[in-house]
Amino acid sequence: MFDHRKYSAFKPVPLTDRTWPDKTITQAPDWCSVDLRDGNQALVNPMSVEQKTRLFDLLVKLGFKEIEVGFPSASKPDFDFVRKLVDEKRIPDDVTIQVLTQAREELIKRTYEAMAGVKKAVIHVYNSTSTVQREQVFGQSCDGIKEIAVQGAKWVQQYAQQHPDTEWSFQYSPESFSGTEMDYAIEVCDAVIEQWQPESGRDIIINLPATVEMSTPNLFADQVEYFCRHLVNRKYVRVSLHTHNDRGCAVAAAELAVMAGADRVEGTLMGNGERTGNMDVITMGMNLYSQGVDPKLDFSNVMEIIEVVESCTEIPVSVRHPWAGELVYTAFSGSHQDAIRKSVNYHAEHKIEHWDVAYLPIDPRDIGREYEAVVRINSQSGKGGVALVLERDYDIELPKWMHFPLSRVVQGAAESSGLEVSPTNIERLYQENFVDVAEQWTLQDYDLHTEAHQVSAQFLVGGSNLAGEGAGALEALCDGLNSRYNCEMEVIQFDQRAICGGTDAKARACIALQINGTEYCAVAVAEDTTAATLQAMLTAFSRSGADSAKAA
Ligand SMILES: CC(=O)SCCNC(=O)CCNC(=O)[C@H](O)C(C)(C)COP(=O)(O)OP(=O)(O)OC[C@H]1O[C@@H](n2cnc3c(N)ncnc32)[C@H](O)[C@@H]1OP(=O)(O)O
Ligand SMILES: CC(C)C(=O)C(=O)O
Repeated sequence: MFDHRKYSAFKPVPLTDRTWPDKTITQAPDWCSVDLRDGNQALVNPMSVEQKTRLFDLLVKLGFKEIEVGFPSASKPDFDFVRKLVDEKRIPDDVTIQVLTQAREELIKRTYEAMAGVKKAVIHVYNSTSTVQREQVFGQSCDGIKEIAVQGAKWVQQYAQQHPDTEWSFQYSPESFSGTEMDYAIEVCDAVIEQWQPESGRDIIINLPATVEMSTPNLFADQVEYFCRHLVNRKYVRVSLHTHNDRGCAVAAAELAVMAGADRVEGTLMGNGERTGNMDVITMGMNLYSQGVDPKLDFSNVMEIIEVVESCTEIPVSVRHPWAGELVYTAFSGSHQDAIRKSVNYHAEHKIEHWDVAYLPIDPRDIGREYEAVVRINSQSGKGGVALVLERDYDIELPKWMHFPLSRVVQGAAESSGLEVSPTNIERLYQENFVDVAEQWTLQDYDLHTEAHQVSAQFLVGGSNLAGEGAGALEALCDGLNSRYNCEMEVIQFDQRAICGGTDAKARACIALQINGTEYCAVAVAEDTTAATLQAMLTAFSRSGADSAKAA
């Protein structure tokens, strides 16, 4: 039964003098990737050693300095993968690997077997502290749960002493931190810290998981600020976050909690992880980037990231995925396309260096996205977008008054097919409807004779001669056509511009004619502007059918 009364509201921590809302994030937190552990444990088919190796190499390439590489006591592939990293010396000197274990001696022992010989590493031990887990899963009192944490911390320390050549660091997670009474979470963490005795140069990490996201992000930030304020030995503790996305706010929760005092953030690429996933590092990193803050991770080749993540997780990346999805820089709708076109041109004209383009929060080229994909045409598109495609892909710049007739034709094609119209098809529609002309209407030659500002002209069109007079060449051709075909034609608009390119054609002319009360547009390219304009008039005239009306 769909009944909200089954649920109760989250109880916020009592914090009225919170300071985090006045903070901004001005530098990237320390990142830790948990793709190979939390990401891996949520997959239908956990990654093989080969897949883990490929993803590890990518994470290193992206610039992660801390990578949780697995839960080596859990399975053979996880154990073997850690051994492979250590034995094959695949861990760069500036990268620290981290492994997770429960606070159980046999698992901790096995964890150290997996790590033996590593240069430096973080051993991450956890146990759940939440009210629900204490009562329902572990059946333990607060003291009993604290004892599991402290005992786990002791074992982690003791086994580390058996491997003195490694530079060990320790991390503790009060799992389900956000579902734990804050004073109790602090009491448990203080006890673990007391056990580990951090000091200058030997910091420890306390990682605060929103194992299941339970509240709005501001309430999580309150918890983190409260925790940071009350922890006894905050000085030598790196406070880390590990948010999940059950309510869709894992990134927001991490961002606000960094403002609330956290130093470090755990997450995964594309947010893969348990249930709705972990905090997405790409989203949070690109959020920083788009605010002018160096994310300290290199997302410049997002297509490579997508390819590796999809092949290792066997989960497709959504086309709407923040910053990375295939469609997130694409506008189909007319008003967006028009604004993008004008805004991009405005940037070029005014030589603006700081990106501030309508509808495009970043320059897609920064992350290796094709600029071509920004504007795509379907029945929701408008004239600005169609014009942009011709300009961008074919170097065909049309005057503004030509945009509407062209987009009407493209819109018709989009509506009748119900599909996107590709740039190739837009160009084909443009040629067919405005440029192509039958042999009999091709201008072969012309001769202009000017006397007393009056032009007498002879035209050779499709093998037959035509004569006319007027103030200029165009008026003379208009006169010749009007007289021969007994029609009423006048020029409404025309535009000539030089074009550069590899062909003989040096000019493009566009014309709009009114012929017997109806408007026709055409475009022609020729060696010079006069020839192009005359041809455009012939092409437009040929499309009116005015010649056959006379014959009839
Ligand atoms: C929120 C997180 O993502 S935490 C990480 C979770 N990840 C995983 O669990 C993936 C890998 N896990 C595994 O492969 C297995 O669960 C193992 C190898 C770790 C343990 O396997 P098993 O001992 O066979 O089974 P299981 O996980 O059911 O063990 C549960 C027991 O561990 C205890 N336990 C669970 N978590 C912890 C912990 N963090 N510290 C100490 N004891 C714990 C439980 O109370 C339970 O005890 P019981 O046997 O007395 O009832
Ligand atoms: C072990 C912890 C950090 C965890 O994965 C979680 O709480 O989600």
